[in-house]
Amino acid sequence: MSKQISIIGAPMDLGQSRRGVDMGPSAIRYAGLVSRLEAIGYEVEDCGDIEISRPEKENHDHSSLKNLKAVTETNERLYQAVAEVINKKRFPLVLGGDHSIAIGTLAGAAKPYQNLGVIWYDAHGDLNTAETSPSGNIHGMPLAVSLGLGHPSLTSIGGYQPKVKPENIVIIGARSLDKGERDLIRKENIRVYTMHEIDRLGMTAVMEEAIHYLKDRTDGVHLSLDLDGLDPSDAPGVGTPVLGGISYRESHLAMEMLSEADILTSAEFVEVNPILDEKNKTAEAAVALAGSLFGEKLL
Ligand SMILES: NC(=[NH2+])NCCC[C@H](N)C(=O)O
Ligand SMILES: [Mn+2]
Ligand SMILES: [Mn+2]
Repeated sequence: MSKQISIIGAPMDLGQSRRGVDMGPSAIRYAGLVSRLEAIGYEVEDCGDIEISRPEKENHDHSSLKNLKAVTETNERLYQAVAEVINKKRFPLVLGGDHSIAIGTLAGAAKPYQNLGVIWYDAHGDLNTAETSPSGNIHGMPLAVSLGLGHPSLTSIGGYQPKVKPENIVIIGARSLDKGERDLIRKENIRVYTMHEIDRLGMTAVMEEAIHYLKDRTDGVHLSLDLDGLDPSDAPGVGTPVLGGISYRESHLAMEMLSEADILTSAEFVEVNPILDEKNKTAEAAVALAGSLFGEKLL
C-alpha cells in the first residue's frame, strides 16, 4: 500500500432523502482521521471537499432516479479527483456522503486496473437500477452502476464501462436485499457473505476466504465501507440502519486482516450521518476502523 494517503471529501446527500449525511466528511475529520493516520507513519494530504452540484428543482422526469443530474455532475468531479490522486501514485481515501459517491470513486479507482476487486462492506447490496429500486434513491444503485447497469449518464462516468466485473466483487454483511438485487446476485453469481455466513463461519474465515478469492483474480482492490454494515448499536449515525449487523470488534478484525493482506489500492467510508448519530460515535468508529485498515498496532 502506498505510504502517501490523499483524503477527498464528498459531502453529498442527494443519493437518498435523509438530510445530514453531507456532514459526514466533517464529522470524520473532526474525529481525528488525519492525526490517526499520521501517527501510523503515513504522509497524509487532505484535498478538501469536492464541489457538490445543487439539486434540480423539478425532479418529475426522473422520479425513479432522484436528483440524477446533480448526482451525475458531482460524481464526474469525484472521478476526476480520484484519478488525479492515483496519477500522483498516492492512495485515495474518500469520505462520504451517501453511497452514491461510490459511482465516482470507482470510476477513478478502477481506471488503472484490468480487474479491480471490490469489497462492498454493507448491510445492502446497492445493486438496484431505476427498474428495480423501491425508493428511486441512487445510493441504492452504485454497485449496479459500476457493473455497467443503470442510467447511461451514470454508467458512462469516466468514459469507460464496466468499472468492475461481477466475479471480482465480494459483498460482506448483507442483510437487506431487494428482489431485483437478489435476482442479479444469482444471475451474475456475485460472491456474498451475508450475516448468516458471518455468524456461521466467523469473521476470520469469511475474510480469509474473501481475501484469498480476490488475491487470485484481481490486480487492485477497492474497499467501499458503508457504516451501516456495522450493527446500529455500534454505528447509529446512518440513514438506513438494519438490525443484526457486523459488530465493532468483527469489523476491526476484518480491517486488520485486510491490512495484513496488503491488497487495497483505494478505500472509502460512506453514509456517516452526524445528525442521526450519538455524540459522533459513528464517525469515531470510522476513524478507528481506518486505523486498523492502515496498519495501526497496539504493540
Ligand atoms: N447505501 C445505502 N445505504 N443503500 C440503502 C439502499 C436501500 C434500498 N435497497 C434502496 O435501494 O433504496
Ligand atoms: Mn448500506
Ligand atoms: Mn451502501
